[in-house]
Amino acid sequence: MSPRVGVLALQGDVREHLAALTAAGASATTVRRAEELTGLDGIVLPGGESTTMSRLLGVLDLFDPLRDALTEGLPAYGSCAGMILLASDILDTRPDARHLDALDITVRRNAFGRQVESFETDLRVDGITDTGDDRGPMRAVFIRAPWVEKVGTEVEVLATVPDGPAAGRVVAVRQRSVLATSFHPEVTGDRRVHRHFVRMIGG
Ligand SMILES: NC(=O)CC[C@H](N)C(=O)O
Repeated sequence: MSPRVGVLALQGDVREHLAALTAAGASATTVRRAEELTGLDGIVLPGGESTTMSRLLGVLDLFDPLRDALTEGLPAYGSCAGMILLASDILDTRPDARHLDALDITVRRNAFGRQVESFETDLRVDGITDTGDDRGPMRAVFIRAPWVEKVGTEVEVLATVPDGPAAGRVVAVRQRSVLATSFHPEVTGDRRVHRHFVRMIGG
C-alpha cells in the first residue's frame, strides 16, 4: 500500500507538494486540523512564509498536536519555510514566531541576502543524486531561502552550495526520519527528493 503523507495546508506551495508526492507514489492528503494527523505515515511542511505558518498553527490549535506527533516520531520533510518550522533554533526571525523543534539545527532565515535572494544552482544531494538510474546533479531553486548554520551531532548534512558567495553553506539535512531542504524540489518537476522521502517512510 502506498504511504499516506499529509501536506500542512495553511499557506504556501501546498499544491506543488501534493502533486510531487502523488508522482512519487504516495497517497497525499491536506492537513488543516489536528484530527487530520491521525493515520499519517509522514508529513510535509511546504515552502511559504514560516512566521505566517507558525501563527496559523497556533490560531488553528494545530501547533501542539503537530509538535507532539513529531516528538512521537512522525516522519517529516520540510522545504524552505518548512525547514525553518522544523528547526530547533532560528536566527533572524520574529520574536513571536514559534517552531517545532524536530530537527537539531540552527537556521538563518532569508540568509542569502538581497543580491541572491532567489537563485538556482545544480546540487549534489547525498543519497539522492548519487544513486539510481537517474543519478546526476539536481536543479535546486532557492527563494528567499534559509541556510543551516549549525547542525547537532545526530544530523547528517546532505548538501551544500557548490560555488558562489554562499559556497559551502548547508542546504539539505536529515536527522533520522526528518528531512529538510532550503530549496524547493516541488517546483522543478524533479521528483527525487519526494521519492526519497516516500521510500524513507515506507521502511
Ligand atoms: N520560499 C520560502 O519558503 C521562503 C521562506 C521565508 N523566507 C520564511 O522565512 O519563511
